[in-house]
Amino acid sequence: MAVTGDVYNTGLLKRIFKYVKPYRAVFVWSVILTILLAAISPVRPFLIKYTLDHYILNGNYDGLVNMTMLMVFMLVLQSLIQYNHTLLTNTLGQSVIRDLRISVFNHITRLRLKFFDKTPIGQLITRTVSDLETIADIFSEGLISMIGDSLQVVVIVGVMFYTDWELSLVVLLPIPLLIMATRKFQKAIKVAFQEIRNEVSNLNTFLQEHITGVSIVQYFAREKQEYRKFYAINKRYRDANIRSNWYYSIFFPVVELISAMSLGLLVWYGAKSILSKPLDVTPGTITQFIMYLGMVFTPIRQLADKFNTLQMGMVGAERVFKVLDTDETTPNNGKQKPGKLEGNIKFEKVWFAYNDDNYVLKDLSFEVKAGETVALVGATGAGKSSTINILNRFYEVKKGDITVDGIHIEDFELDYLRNHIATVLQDVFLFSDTILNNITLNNPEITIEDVVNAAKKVGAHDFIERLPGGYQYNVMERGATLSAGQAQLISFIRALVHNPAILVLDEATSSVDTETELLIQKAIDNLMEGRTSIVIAHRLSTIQKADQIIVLDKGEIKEKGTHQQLLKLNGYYKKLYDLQFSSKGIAKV
Ligand SMILES: Nc1ncnc2c1ncn2[C@@H]1O[C@H](COP(=O)(O)OP(=O)(O)OP(=O)(O)O)[C@@H](O)[C@H]1O
Repeated sequence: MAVTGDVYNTGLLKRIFKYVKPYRAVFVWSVILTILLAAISPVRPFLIKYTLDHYILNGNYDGLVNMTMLMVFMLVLQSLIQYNHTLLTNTLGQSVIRDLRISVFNHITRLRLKFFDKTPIGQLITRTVSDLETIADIFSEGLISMIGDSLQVVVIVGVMFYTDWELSLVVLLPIPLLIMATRKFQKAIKVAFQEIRNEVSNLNTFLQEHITGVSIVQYFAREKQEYRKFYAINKRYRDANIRSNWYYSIFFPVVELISAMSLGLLVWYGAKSILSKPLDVTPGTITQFIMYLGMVFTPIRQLADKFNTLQMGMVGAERVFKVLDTDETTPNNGKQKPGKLEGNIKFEKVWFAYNDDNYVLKDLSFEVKAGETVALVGATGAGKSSTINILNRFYEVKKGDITVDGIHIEDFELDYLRNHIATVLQDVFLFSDTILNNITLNNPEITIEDVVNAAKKVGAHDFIERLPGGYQYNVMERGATLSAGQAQLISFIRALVHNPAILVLDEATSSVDTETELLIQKAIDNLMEGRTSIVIAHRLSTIQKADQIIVLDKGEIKEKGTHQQLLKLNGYYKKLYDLQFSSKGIAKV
């Protein structure tokens, strides 16, 4: 993704500051402490000059003690301010990104599947973790510190000119050189940082995909090839980092060189003045100026760095806001939420395409009466999954109407519609959480009794009870510690406790042992009982029991009817049936 985040992009800054609003007081205090730190910075060198010229050179011991105490007090004060300043700016940065992270997560979970079809998950993780961290740095290391550093430079240069304008002019002569070097550095490092951000995103995407798909890599013994790919991405990331460090390794010595020039000028001019009588410049002033030089050069050098931190933060913010601006949520303008949903489903001349006019469903019309079961069958790519994905509005139809109980699906409140359609997919997804939470999905209205009853109904209670901790058993990532059949049964309980009027089921094709197969068949029967079901059927038993079979071919309905009717037709279904079903009754495809 091209990144153009610009420090001068006031629109972007304004947007970031919207998130600062709740922490206005913290922000204001941070700025006040920054100003205070800048204002008191010239005091210590001034006190040293005064002590040297008036007490040390004159041998005034009492004055020396008083001044030392004053300096210790100033140091303690400065440390206290610094401590609170660091604490406040960090709190501000972290609070802002916590809120932003919540917004991003909320937004992502509402985006429609189409968005995820084209956005790598690793990229989204980069947005919500590392890109957001760069925004926190705007506050902890960027913007507020920049205000402080600029102020410090202005105040110190002012005090220098006030103390001795001629000496100031001489020692600050190399400053234009420093400004030129800084500008060049900023430009180069901006590009280098953008490269780093892009490479981090690539690295995360690659890692996420390859750790998730590690079994495929191992099944096909592709470790070496994947290693090579990873090596290349890793190398690009390393090179981008080295490039940015290279700019630093040049910039810092250049700044040192320029500051040495200033110091040289100071020593030359100061010594010349001390040697000439009467004394123009006192030893105290020279000591004071040596300290001031450090206090001018260091912030100018740091300004370049902080400017880049700010720049990185802006790039990060631009990427994060881009996700927030993705307007690919499912429109939710419907208001209908009837007290009871019967579950009469009607597809009328439905056309659907994932991309433009490349229709994968063409002129689909069928009806499922409340409580009936419809089995969708067809070769791979015929459009079965697409049909179920448009019913719960994961994707929007292009033409035609889908109604439930005579109400257009778009006229339902979206949550209501989805709460009344339970979808059980082939690939069961289980979260790293307890079995109980995986079933209830943290819905507080579902009680443990509901869960146990549903588990008994699908015949899974016994196996869950046998797990260590029973319903509190912690499922490892994506259910890795459960068998495919057990995971299926848990997904059935999940659907059952949500008590949907409509059940959408994509039957798993993965083979399980005969005992589990019987258990699953029984569970499916229980699941479908008393509700309207649309099933992508892979089991002969499901197909035989279905009230209606819809045979899809290349997105069109080829045949419709019961199993017996369609067999009698001796047409497409018969061929498909002969081709697909083994004696075991599970589809081969
Ligand atoms: N997210 C997507 N984006 C673009 N095209 C898609 C997407 N999902 C499916 N398709 C295409 O839509 C067509 C229908 O696919 P669909 O998944 O509905 O078929 P299916 O009958 O469920 O197949 P299978 O039995 O293999 O699951 C296919 O040509 C497929 O390539």
